Amino acid sequence: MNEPNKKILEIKDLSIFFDISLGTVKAVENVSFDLYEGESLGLVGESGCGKTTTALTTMGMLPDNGYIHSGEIHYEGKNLAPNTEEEWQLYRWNDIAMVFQGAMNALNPVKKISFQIAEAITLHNPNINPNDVKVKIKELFKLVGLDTSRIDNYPHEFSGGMRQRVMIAMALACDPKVLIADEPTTALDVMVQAQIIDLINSLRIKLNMSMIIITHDLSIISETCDRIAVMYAGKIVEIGSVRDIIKNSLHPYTKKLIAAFPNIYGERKMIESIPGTPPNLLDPPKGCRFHLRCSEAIELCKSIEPKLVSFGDGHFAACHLLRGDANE
Ligand SMILES: Nc1ncnc2c1ncn2[C@@H]1O[C@H](COP(=O)(O)OP(=O)(O)OP(=O)(O)O)[C@@H](O)[C@H]1O
Repeated sequence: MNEPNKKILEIKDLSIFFDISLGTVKAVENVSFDLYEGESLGLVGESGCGKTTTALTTMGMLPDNGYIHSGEIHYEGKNLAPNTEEEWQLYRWNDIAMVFQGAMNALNPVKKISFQIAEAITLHNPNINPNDVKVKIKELFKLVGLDTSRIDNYPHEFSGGMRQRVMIAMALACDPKVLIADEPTTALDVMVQAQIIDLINSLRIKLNMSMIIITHDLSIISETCDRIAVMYAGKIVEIGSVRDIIKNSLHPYTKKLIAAFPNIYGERKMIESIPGTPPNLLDPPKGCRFHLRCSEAIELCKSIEPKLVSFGDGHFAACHLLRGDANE
């Protein structure tokens, strides 16, 4: 990709909590990362580590029991975190859009695809005339590689991959600058997954969009992203270029995550599962949140939380066993 330059999104020290009857779920704590113009950032980690919560917050779409406890979300320099719902509506879909997890199965089965895309277009352009809507639907169909003669089909007449293309088209309806894709290939067969990944890559280049791709599948990340942020139990434990994270990972959790994934190109190795389960975020463990599952943990890991430290070239990791370079 082109050398990234201007920051479009800056997440600063973001903590997001949910109130439930048993207490407060600390779903995301002190998460910081930047997204540059035209860049694709992968957010990876096991189920429940806070990926979707981070994304929903960036869209101003937390469920009622969720809230930003502290931190900032800067979009093109403006902090959106204190936004009211009315203020969020100015940014949501127009500037930052999202393809939700499993959304392709949420299309209304009794409404034509054209009707459903038209709704997405007119929501933010209420004065647009019907002819222009039709032109825009056809443009979006072409953009995502769908046959424009099928705009008036119903969802059941489309395959899973085609429905996912429709969801991407709907997210692009207002020409956003940032697209968040949450598990965009889940529930698709391998060949269709590859086509959707190709589509995402080509759209990013064609539209010079910035993207956040959320997945637990490292092979998707390595094909679509420039950088990877690895989350564990509500925290970023490592962040860096795809090459640094995949080939030179530093954090014991990232190493385990990579070892848990089959590599069809490299040498044949046994896949290792990560022992144990992630902690309950109602009462996260003291110290490093990974220490209970880490075979290398030392006494310090049980009491003091490690900070993200730099290892050069934008590669950061948070682990007491590592010695960073304090110069960056
Ligand atoms: N509405 C809610 N109320 C209470 N807790 C919630 C709510 N939504 C999410 N959580 C909790 O927040 C934490 C982070 O969840 P989140 O869905 O963001 O994780 P994730 O990494 O996206 O997982 P997945 O890959 O399964 O989507 C989890 O502990 C989850 O149980």
